[in-house]
Amino acid sequence: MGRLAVILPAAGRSTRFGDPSQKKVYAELDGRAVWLRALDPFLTHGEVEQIIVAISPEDREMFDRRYRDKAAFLNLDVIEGGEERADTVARALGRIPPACDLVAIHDAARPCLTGELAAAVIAAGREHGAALLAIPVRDTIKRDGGDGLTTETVPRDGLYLAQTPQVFRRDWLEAAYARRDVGGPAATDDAQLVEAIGHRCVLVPGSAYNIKITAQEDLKLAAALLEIQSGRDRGRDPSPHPFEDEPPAWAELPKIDPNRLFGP
Ligand SMILES: Nc1ccn([C@@H]2O[C@H](COP(=O)(O)OP(=O)(O)OP(=O)(O)O)[C@@H](O)[C@H]2O)c(=O)n1
Ligand SMILES: C[C@](O)(CO)[C@H](O)COP(=O)(O)O
Repeated sequence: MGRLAVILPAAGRSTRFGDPSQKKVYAELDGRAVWLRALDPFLTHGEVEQIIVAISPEDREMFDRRYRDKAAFLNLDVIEGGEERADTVARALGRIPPACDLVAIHDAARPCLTGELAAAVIAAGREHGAALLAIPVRDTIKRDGGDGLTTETVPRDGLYLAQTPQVFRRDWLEAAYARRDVGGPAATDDAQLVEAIGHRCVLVPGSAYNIKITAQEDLKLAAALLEIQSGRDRGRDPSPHPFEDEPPAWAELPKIDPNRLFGP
């Protein structure tokens, strides 16, 4: 069995965070930077061969000054990201070691991921070729007519909020990025590109605790969630899985035969 490469996109501009003094991935969360907390579950996962952290070119000097020793100790491959999140991932794909046949991509802005959730989505990605953490939409969804007034209520049945990690067979992910329309609308996650070349992705039960730091208030929420998680077994996700009372449908999917060639 091949090894796992982890890509940690950390090269965003943090425009929605609203703190000109620092990017959200470098904000401190209970004494440690957000990006380092996002990394934690992968540091103890037995299949990880290489972790690739993609930072913004403008952050390079600060990053080296503040984190060079830690990055060296953790044997991180630190590269510079691109304009859009997908450009960042595309650059990281070129750094994946030959030993890796599976790739996990996890937002550096998601610091509350547990080891249990990371292991679950990695296992599903290994088994089915493409998997992501996701939670079902629980609120009613409205569409805005551009003037702050509703135009419709969007049926929420079957709708999920995608999270990360997203885990893919390396060949599928590379084929998806090779077919990416660089000039077209930016893909906001990686599963979208893998779906576009004909692979359906397994929806693995995520957690409402696996939040993405986007605005300032998310940092306070993340601190509270980490407190809850550290108060219980950090290895288990304390939030009830959306499918707690029944196994997720993907558990019954046929296993992928790694020798079968799929798609393009
Ligand atoms: N060109 C980019 C854009 C985003 N990201 C990363 O992708 C994750 C999710 O992106 P998002 O939450 O949108 O981060 P930002 O782009 O920084 O946020 P904003 O849209 O508010 O600027 C983050 O870890 C971010 O650092 C990246 O590596 N490269
Ligand atoms: C990848 C992601 O976290 C899945 O929900 C999300 O699409 C990132 O979007 P962003 O606008 O780059 O934060």
